[in-house]
Amino acid sequence: MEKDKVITANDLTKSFGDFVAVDHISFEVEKGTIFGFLGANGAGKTTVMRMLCGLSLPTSGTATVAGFDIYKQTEMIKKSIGYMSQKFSLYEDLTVSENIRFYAGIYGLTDEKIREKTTSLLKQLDLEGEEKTMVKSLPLGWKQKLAFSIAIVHDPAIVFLDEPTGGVDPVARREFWSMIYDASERGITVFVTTHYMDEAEYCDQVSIMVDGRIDAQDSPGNLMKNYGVHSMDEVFLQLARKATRTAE
Ligand SMILES: Nc1ncnc2c1ncn2[C@@H]1O[C@H](COP(=O)(O)OP(=O)(O)OP(=O)(O)O)[C@@H](O)[C@H]1O
Repeated sequence: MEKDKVITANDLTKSFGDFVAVDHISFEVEKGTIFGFLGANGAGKTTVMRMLCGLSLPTSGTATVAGFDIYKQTEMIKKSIGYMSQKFSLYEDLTVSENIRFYAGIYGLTDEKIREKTTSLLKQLDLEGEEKTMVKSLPLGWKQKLAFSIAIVHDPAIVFLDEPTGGVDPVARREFWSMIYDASERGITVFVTTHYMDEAEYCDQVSIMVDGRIDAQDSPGNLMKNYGVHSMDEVFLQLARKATRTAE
């Protein structure tokens, strides 16, 4: 693996028939950073994420994730990453601790490690005493935090978060981001898509997709400086205005 680059993509392309959803994109992500992946609906973010997670093969181009090739080493990639989608995958009819046990078991943690992790997660999430609570009765913000904790229960090199904070209030989003910072401090690289521009400002690096291409990539501070504006919202609006693609 190129030193400290946990993701490298070169000319990555994905077509569905004649439609080029992701159009020759190239970028790199450094270890331990929080990398924000922005774009309007339909820009191609989820398609990129699915290729990087080894869930969908590119049409052309190359990429490595945690040093593994996205064409040939998808099983190794799946072991090295965590993934949390918009409709995260907690089992609503299982309790909090059953969900932790279930996913930690899939990730191959030993019983002892699962017990340790369960105790520390419940403490970290302020869910002590709620281990037997059915997940369906938790507020959405707590479900999101639990889903994130579970996505990194096996200490992956990278965690992919696809719009992880949709539908909750700013306080819950703040709390969620504090967990993202903790993970990043532990050396976990965070690749996150979001529609919230305040969240884009929390990222170390931001990449903005427009119609399948990456139109800008830099730190939020540099992007705002280069576009002569004072918020990521304004940067995003300037770029998104050019988009011709509309969402489904
Ligand atoms: N399996 C598929 N077959 C055909 N077209 C697809 C397929 N998957 C995605 N697309 C198209 O590719 C484009 C990019 O979709 P994608 O879901 O990656 O966008 P996105 O940036 O993640 O958008 P959103 O923010 O709405 O999730 C869209 O126009 C979408 O309709």
